[in-house]
Amino acid sequence: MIDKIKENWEKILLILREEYGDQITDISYKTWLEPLKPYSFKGNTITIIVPEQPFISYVKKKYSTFLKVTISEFLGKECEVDFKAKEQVEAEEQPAAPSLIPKAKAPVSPDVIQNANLNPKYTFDTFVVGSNNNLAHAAALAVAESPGEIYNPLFIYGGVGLGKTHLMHAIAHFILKDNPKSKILYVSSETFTNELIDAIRNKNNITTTEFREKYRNNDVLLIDDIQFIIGKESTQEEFFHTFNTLYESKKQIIISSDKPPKEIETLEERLRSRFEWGLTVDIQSPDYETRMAILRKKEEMEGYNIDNEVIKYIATNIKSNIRELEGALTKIVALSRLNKCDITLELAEEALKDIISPNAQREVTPELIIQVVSDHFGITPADVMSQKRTKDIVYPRQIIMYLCRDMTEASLQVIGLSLGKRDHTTVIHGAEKIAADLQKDETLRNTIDILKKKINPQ
Ligand SMILES: Nc1ncnc2c1ncn2[C@@H]1O[C@H](COP(=O)(O)OP(=O)(O)OP(=O)(O)O)[C@@H](O)[C@H]1O
Repeated sequence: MIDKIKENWEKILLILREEYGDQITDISYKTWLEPLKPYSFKGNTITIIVPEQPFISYVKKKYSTFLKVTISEFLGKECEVDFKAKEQVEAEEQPAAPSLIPKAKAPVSPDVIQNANLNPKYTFDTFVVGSNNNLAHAAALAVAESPGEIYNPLFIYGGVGLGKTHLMHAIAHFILKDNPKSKILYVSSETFTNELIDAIRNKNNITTTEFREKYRNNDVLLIDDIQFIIGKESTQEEFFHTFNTLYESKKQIIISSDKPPKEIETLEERLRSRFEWGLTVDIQSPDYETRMAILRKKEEMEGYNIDNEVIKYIATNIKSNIRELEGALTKIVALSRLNKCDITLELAEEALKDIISPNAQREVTPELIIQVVSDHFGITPADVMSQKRTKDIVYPRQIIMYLCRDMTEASLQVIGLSLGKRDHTTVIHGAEKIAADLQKDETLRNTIDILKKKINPQ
């Protein structure tokens, strides 16, 4: 009997899809159903293999009835379904790796996206799934499909610039698409801290009651880079209560960090245990294929047209950090525009020589600072290098000037050049302005502190 099921498995899934298509989106089908494989048939129970252990309960909850009915009808006799993880059965048959490429859906209004603090570009559609992040991606999708129901909190951890923020935003976009009225708030732990500082001092007329309402009155709260509140006692305390309020009313909490909860040494025990109530997933550094795919995706999104040799060169040489990978591409394109020349392998070698020389792997460069600060403020390096003079661009630009002077040996001329051919007096002015503000502005001090840790995690 199992052979018959195996032979006809695709057909069975297609029948299921046809029958329940109105309840199963394309992305759900690809993520949860396509990777399933029949394993055995004993008594009247068919056992189905789920590739990843943590998702058995989810697949069971959402799809066991559909599978049971479809298979029973197909076989012409009543049967039960059961699920096992791939590693559990150690089957001779290797199920195919899950294919998790989501499909685009209809857009949500830009206002809604802005109110939730989301980067419009960070969706599931633009997230490349590879062996380094497929578990985190699947977990993110499960939470997006059933917020507050199954994995709460979802804790995503991984090294710098590997896509944690992107994945968090993707969850939020997905939920908003399903239900534009959902109350969703994404903040960095820095913003949480800064707003708490302001509320305690009653700055900008925000009271602590308003602060609490803002954070506790959400269906989904996403807090990025939680490691930055560690050691800040009043912030931890406040976050603990926010967490409890949301959790008790079954609201979804999503947290990211550079380490798993058990390795965050100074994390209070009561917070640590709460973080571990849900599901913890990690993102690793991308392998070569994933790096290539990310560069191709970026090229497609930005409308660049770059020779395969150049893409391969970047993917071969920049390995650990996706932000650096993107930064390298941006730098090459900027250099070719500045010099009005084609993008060739020689140009790429020249542009990246500082970044990829064996000793310079961890060196802090103006390009790295530009990339980190731009990401942090939700703008692009091109904005920073442009002539735009709006406050939302000028301020990060000045912060970059300050950090370049503080953290690199680069000359004023080089800093100016990296910032879109700016004069050295502009750089001095920008850096001094931030240095002066730092004397009186505690929230700016917190921001600079965090940016420095992001730029140079050691
Ligand atoms: N799998 C991916 N597919 C496409 N782009 C990605 C992927 N992972 C990361 N990126 C891109 O890399 C950049 C850095 O990612 P992101 O900001 O999400 O990293 P992070 O892990 O949150 O970093 P940090 O630790 O500094 O907060 C972003 O521009 C993001 O879009």
